[in-house]
Amino acid sequence: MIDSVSAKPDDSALVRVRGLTTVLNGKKVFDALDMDIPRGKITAIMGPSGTGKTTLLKHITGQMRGDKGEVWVDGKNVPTLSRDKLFELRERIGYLFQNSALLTDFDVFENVAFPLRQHTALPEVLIRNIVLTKLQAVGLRGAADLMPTELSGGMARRVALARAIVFDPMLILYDEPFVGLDPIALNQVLKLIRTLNQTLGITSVLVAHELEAIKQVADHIYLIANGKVVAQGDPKTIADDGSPWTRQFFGGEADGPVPFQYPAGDLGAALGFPGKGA
Ligand SMILES: Nc1ncnc2c1ncn2[C@@H]1O[C@H](COP(=O)(O)OP(=O)(O)OP(=O)(O)O)[C@@H](O)[C@H]1O
Repeated sequence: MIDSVSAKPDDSALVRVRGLTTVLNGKKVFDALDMDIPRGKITAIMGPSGTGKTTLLKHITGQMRGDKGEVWVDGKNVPTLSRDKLFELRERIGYLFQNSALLTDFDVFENVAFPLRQHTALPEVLIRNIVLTKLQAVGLRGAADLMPTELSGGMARRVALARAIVFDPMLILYDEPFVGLDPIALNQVLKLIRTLNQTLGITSVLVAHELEAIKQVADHIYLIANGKVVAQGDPKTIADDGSPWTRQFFGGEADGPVPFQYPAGDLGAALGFPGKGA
């Protein structure tokens, strides 16, 4: 299935997708998709709803496999990894998902400590150092003793982010990190994404719909539709590219390459009117 000779690991890209083809429920979600995600940068993946953005993140973590193609992460072709190697790789990837819920019975400190307690046998003093350092990084060291019910939505998202970085990941995947946040909280999360990327040198992949936020933070944007990359570039270039895809997507036009109408049969027939020539 995999031609390991054709795609040599490339140091400049932390994630390298080649010829990825994935069919789900008879629908070709990816159609020979190619994509490079550069190290140490923030890459945004955008596209119409249902276009496969979350599915792509799941290919990167090996939670899903394509029918064909290669997904290289840090020089390893994910679909070919053994279970053990896959777990090793996943420990180096942080996730912040929209539904990254906190454990309601634990305080903020224990929520962040949770992965460390689950996956390591580190002494308490070290766990404490790591947790407080991560909470400091998201500006919430002072909230260590609060319970999740005492946090605002934005604070909860930041605690989840502190938890996502406890293992000092090389890569963070953000899936819809801004959903449900007010403008202040959104800006705080945005600032954090940038700061973590710069100060820790983490590579960041961001799936989101908020174009203005993306423009502020992303180094590179991929627009995917119909299983392929239909436009890419830095925020300025892509906004000016003028293709029907970018016009519809970034201009918010209701109709365009993505049709307004979901495919359906003849309306007259559906309403019981006689067809033409009847
Ligand atoms: N496990 C699965 N089994 C079958 N089909 C799936 C599965 N996961 C996703 N799909 C389908 O794959 C397509 C892409 O879904 P995905 O959630 O990746 O899209 P998305 O671009 O993230 O959408 P949104 O922007 O709405 O979150 C959809 O048609 C979805 O129904």
